[in-house]
Formats: sequence, structure tokens, C-alpha cells
Amino acid sequence: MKAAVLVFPGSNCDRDLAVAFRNAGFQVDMVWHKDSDLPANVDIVGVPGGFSFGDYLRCGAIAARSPITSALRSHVERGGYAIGICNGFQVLLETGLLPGALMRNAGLKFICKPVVLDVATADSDFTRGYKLGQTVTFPVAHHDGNYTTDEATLARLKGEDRVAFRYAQDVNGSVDRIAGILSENRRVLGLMPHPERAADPALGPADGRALFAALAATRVAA
Ligand SMILES: NC(=O)CC[C@H](N)C(=O)O
Repeated sequence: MKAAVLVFPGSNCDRDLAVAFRNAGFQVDMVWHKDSDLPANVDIVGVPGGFSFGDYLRCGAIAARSPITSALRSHVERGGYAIGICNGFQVLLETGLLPGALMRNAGLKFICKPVVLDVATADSDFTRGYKLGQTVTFPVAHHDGNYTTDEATLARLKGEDRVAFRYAQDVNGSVDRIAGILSENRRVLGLMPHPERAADPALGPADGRALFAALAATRVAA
């Protein structure tokens, strides 16, 4: 299995994400945002956390217009897998590859702490290592994590079982306590909490490991 981790000016979780992929058995290439192609035969693209382009305009808005993001779009449109974590989730929303938007946290403060999440669906190649309703602990570190969308999209996300994770308790004001969502074909996951920072038992809780392990076990037919 081959992963590509995108790197923007201001990314700061790119290496953590690469380590989590590698420890799960992936071969990983780092790809600079000015490149216009992904390496050949990439199975999954990781869009990492951080502060791409200093979070200017809106978090992820400039990164969404980088050359590599067109390649990401083509990869996803071909049915390829992608995961966007924190700033990566913001980038996926800004590209329109996932629906909705992330606003400033309801409390207007940067939140940096481990949070408990409910696994809201186990029906995806990202979450099938968990049980439905299981709780997991991943860290969050964001100021713009307040997920919102219109009523119709929210109803659709819920009706199509596309909410992947919910905060067990309100953290940042997100509608329906949504922490992460899936694309229509369930091959793109965007989430604010950081599974890659909870993937090594030597460093603390390692609930994120099951996500990368499930992906590594996925037979990709894209
Ligand atoms: N850790 C991150 O990816 C930070 C995300 C984003 N720049 C925010 O603060 O909302």
C-alpha cells in the first residue's frame, strides 16, 4: 500500500502522519504542494494538520488552490482514498471534496487537549477497526473546528451514515457534535481530531492505530 502525504508551507503534522502510515505498513512519499502530480500508484493521499499558508483568508483556503490539490481532486474523482486531518479536513472542505465548513470555535479559543469521541459508523475502510458506539480518545488542536453545514446536507450526512466520529461532549460548537465525516463513496475521511497523534503506545493513548491498521488491510481497487 502506498500513501502520499501532502506538504504545504505551515504544515506541522506531515511527519507524524507519515510515521503513522509507515508504522501501519504503508510506503510513504512526501509531496510538496507545488508539485502537480502525485507519485504513481498512490492508494491514499494524506492531507496533514497544521497552519497551511498561516491560516490566512480562511484555514485551508489557499492550500485548496495549490497545484497538488488538483492532483488530489483527480485522485479522489477516480475513486482514490484520502484522509484530511485538522487543517487537512479544512483543505478538503475548501476544495469541495467534502461538504460543509469549519468556523471559529464557539468559545473563540484555541483548543488543545485529548477529547473523547464516539465512533458513529464502523462502515468504512477508515473505521472498521472500531465498533459502532465505541469511544476513542484523540487529541484536538485547533481554533477553527466548529463544523457547520445546511440542514439538507446535515440530514443527508446522517441519512447516508456518513458521520464518522462525534465528540462525546460538545468541544467547539460543531453541529450535531460532528468531529469527522465521510464522502459519498466513503473513501474520503475528514476529521478535526488527530488519530496520527494517538498512534504510538510509547507516547500515550494509541486509539488512532486501529484506523491506520484498517486502512492498511484495505484491498484497494481504485
Ligand atoms: N492542528 C491543526 O491542523 C490546526 C488547524 C487549523 N489551522 C486551526 O487552528 O483551526
